[in-house]
Amino acid sequence: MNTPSNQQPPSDPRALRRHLRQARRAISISQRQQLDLQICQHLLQLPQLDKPCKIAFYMAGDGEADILHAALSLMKQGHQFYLPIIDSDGTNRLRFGLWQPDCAMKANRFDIAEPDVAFKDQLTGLQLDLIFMPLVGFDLTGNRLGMGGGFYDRTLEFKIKQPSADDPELIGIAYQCQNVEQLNRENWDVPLDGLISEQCYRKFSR
Ligand SMILES: Nc1nc2c(c(=O)[nH]1)N(C=O)[C@@H](CNc1ccc(C(=O)N[C@@H](CCC(=O)O)C(=O)O)cc1)CN2
Ligand SMILES: Nc1ncnc2c1ncn2[C@@H]1O[C@H](COP(=O)(O)OP(=O)(O)OP(=O)(O)O)[C@@H](O)[C@H]1O
Repeated sequence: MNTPSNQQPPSDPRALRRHLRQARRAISISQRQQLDLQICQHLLQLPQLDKPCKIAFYMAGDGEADILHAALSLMKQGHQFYLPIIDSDGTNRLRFGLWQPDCAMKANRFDIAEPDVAFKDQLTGLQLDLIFMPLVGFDLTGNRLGMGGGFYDRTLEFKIKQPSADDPELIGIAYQCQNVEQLNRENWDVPLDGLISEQCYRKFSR
């Protein structure tokens, strides 16, 4: 991190988000390659992957941990990978489009590439088994800080309102430098079921 270790991270969520985004962007290319490799190794060992799964991931940007390498290797084992698509209906929810290395893509309003998939072929969050979610910050009780759009929280609110055994498992992906002591949980925040950093896979119990 750029902040000296004796300095507290900001407590205001917007300042904290800026601080943590800056910290993840500041990781050098060679260090990042090393950390991404370690994250992918933890990911590939998840016991949930012993049956074919429908899995959401993300196209890494803005210093996000990159799990593409693991996704490509799991695709060869028969798992299907989906990317988030911002709904065009103005509700600020996500749907998910099947991704393959050669599939047609288009840029969303944040200039992030999404699969160019017809609405009828897009999945809802409920149709997925696993969601690998890019994090801006996390604490060790399953609270997370995202990019601030509330996209994942709106999309996955069923996990709070009507929880069911079929719900997708939410696994946050982040570098250890994004770990903060304690994040505030608002009533719309959907907590993580697990977290992967370069150090470990951690399952949250609740
Ligand atoms: N790789 C990746 N894909 C993703 C997400 C993500 O966090 N990472 N999302 C997770 O939700 C959704 C997109 N959410 C986003 C929310 C805010 C910004 C963002 O950059 N906001 C800028 C303002 C940019 C602008 O208005 O043009 C900012 O706050 O500085 C980007 C993506 C769907 N796809
Ligand atoms: N289920 C929801 N229904 C309506 N509004 C919501 C819901 N979830 C989040 N929001 C709104 O979205 C805004 C951003 O939420 P928050 O700061 O928690 O984003 P985030 O968790 O960083 O983003 P994301 O969920 O995309 O990772 C909040 O102001 C909140 O009012």
